[in-house]
Amino acid sequence: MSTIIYTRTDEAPLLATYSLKPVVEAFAGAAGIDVETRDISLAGRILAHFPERLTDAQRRPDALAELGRLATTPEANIIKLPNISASAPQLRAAIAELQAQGYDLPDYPESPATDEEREVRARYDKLKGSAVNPVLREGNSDRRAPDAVKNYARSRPHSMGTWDSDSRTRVATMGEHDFATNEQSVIMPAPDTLTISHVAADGTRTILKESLPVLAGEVVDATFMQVSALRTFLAEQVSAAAAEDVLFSLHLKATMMKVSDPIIFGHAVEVFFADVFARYGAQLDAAGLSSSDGLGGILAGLDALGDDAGEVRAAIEGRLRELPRLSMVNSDKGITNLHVPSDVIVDASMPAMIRNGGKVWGPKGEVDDTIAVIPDSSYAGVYQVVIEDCKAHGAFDPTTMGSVPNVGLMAQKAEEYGSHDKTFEMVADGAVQVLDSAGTVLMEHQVCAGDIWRACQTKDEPVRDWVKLAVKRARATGDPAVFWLDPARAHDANLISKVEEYLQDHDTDGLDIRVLSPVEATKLSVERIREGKDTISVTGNVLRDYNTDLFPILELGTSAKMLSVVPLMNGGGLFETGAGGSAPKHVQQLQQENYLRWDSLGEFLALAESLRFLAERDDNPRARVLGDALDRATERVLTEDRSPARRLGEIDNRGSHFYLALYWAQALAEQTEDAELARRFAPVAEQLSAQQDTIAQELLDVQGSPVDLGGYYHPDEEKVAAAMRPSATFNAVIDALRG
Ligand SMILES: NC(=O)C1=CN([C@@H]2O[C@H](COP(=O)(O)OP(=O)(O)OC[C@H]3O[C@@H](n4cnc5c(N)ncnc54)[C@H](OP(=O)(O)O)[C@@H]3O)[C@@H](O)[C@H]2O)C=CC1
Ligand SMILES: O=C(O)CCC(=O)C(=O)O
Ligand SMILES: [Mg+2]
Repeated sequence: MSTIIYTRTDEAPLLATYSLKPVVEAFAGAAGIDVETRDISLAGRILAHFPERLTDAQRRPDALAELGRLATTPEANIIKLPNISASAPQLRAAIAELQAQGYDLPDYPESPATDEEREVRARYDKLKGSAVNPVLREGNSDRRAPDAVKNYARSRPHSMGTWDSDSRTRVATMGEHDFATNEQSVIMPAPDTLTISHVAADGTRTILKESLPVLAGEVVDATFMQVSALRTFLAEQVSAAAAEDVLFSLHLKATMMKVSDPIIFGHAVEVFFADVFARYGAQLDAAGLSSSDGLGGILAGLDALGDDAGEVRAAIEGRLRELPRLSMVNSDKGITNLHVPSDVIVDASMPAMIRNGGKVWGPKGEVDDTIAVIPDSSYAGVYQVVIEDCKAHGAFDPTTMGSVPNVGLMAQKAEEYGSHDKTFEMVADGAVQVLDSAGTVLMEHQVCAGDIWRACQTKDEPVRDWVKLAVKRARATGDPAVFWLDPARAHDANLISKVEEYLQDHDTDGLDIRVLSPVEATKLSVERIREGKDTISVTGNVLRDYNTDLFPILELGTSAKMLSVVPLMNGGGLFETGAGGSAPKHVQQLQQENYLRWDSLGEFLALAESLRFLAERDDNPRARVLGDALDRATERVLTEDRSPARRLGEIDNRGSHFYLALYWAQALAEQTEDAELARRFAPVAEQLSAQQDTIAQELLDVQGSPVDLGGYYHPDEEKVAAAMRPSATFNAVIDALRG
């Protein structure tokens, strides 16, 4: 029996799963394929970590650990939907929700004082940020827009804002004293165990990391962000935004860079509200209100300040009336760019701004130009190049533009994904040293208290595999493949030496393979995009993340339409769905008006790939027939406009699943490779087709009124299932097929 493992995640993709998975089970079951579910949602992961506090019925297995092991085997065939990479405020909210549902979980210890509290805190902290993807991603990343999707975007272009040549939007970045410019990097000549320690001015040595095992050929980097320079830089940008009267916006990745970026976010909050913190900083601190949780957390906790709460609130509100205007996440609700560290995530936020003519939302619901503040200069230049290009040539034209697919290095926690446990906020001035087991100092930085120091690792095997994948994609497409590596950066220089070496292992005859700095690579790629040409971007992990939102959002309107495959290094398959996230605002829309505009196209594409993978691996030709039929159905969903619309009264996520099922059944009934499958699906196709109007009407009828899901992080099974499967007629056909 072939098996597909379908992940249960969070937010919009979780809601969509309740509607789509019954269809998947029904169709796959008919081909003898089992669909199993593993819960890797934030709530599920929290529950899995506190078995001793839960009843037998409440306990959850550690599905993530299980899948992490599976991902290192050839048996893996996992469909991975986007999940919440929780910021601290999200983690606290999820804990509170579970507690209210009767799960006896401990509170998140804000300032752990006892061993027990420290242990609880450590368990919770493991769940924060990108805790899922790095565990499952035992392979490198291949993300691209399939031809059908690209053709659809060309014939039915999404809306694009217009760009004026006099737009005042620009990127501001440090360019000195930051992670990019302070970087040092070594390649390990042999396996070893490193230590990281801090040596204070008086010679006191504090071990930051006792044991950091490394393999031969591994690239190890160390760098730091000088916080005094960061704060000066931020203050300059606040002043510049005020002087130019443009919106101030900050763009970080506080989820994936879960230690460094919340700290940077906190500095931005403190600098933007400098007067408030100068006056009330000590009180806020005493009340446990931390700037790194954002303005939202501070405002919500002000009552702890007793009589002074009103005064502090007035001071914050007063500041918000002054220049510069702060960009907004939701101006109707007064949620600013500095409210929640995970609300504005650079990979999605910068492309959305560029797509919108360089404009973001302001406090009065206006749209305006912005200084987009991206403190570290490693990749900020990429966005500035795109912005300059749009100022010079206008917005991109989705009907003619080329594509920038990505081959991304990410296996085995490559690069920054592995740096959480090696990122430290300095408590004292001194030096940070990375030492080998013989005590030799491999890298050293002079730091001050408050500076953010981090190391990261990149193993050799993943680099070899990444080069191989890049050559494979270049060969398959005939397109140029550009390694986005900057010889001026220490880490990149080391990677370049490896890339040059490993390219020799492949036949690259006739291929156009180049190495360019991210800025030069962006220039080349956007120039070619405008000529309708495709250019493969071969990047490290962070640029993989950035590019696979940036280009899809410009080309396709959303990264949800991406095919996102992770060929696992040990032979299994991980099929991610799209390249975007879990779209929290879509959940709100469902709760308010029973309309889910999540587009599951990424799930459709991933499922077809997973079926073809099974066909090959398990010698299961029926799985191929199913997968190919699914692709034809997906293409019809696109061309016949059955994707979710954005507004009430039109087709939503559930409706698109109905049409997918209809077209899939029809494609199976029509195909001639597998007569039995055709016979099986002919009546299904007939029933769905005959009842099309009834089903469509049943799906439309429920729209427009609020829905109670019984929870946000841990919604009620039955309530969600009922909300997401509102057509009795459709359900009857699917359930009959499921048997
Ligand atoms: N692979 C993973 O597990 C990932 C997880 N995340 C997590 O997701 C959460 C939210 O992240 P955020 O950066 O806001 O990014 P999202 O991709 O969730 O949201 C950005 C916007 O993209 C659009 N969008 C994304 N996916 C779809 C889809 N399938 N259908 C329709 N529209 C879509 C929507 O905008 P619009 O209004 O423009 O249509 C959405 O509001 C965070 O917790 C983050 O950590 C993020 C990225 C990847
Ligand atoms: O792992 C995460 O936190 C987000 C991942 C992401 O954004 C991506 O893979 O595109
Ligand atoms: Mg991303």
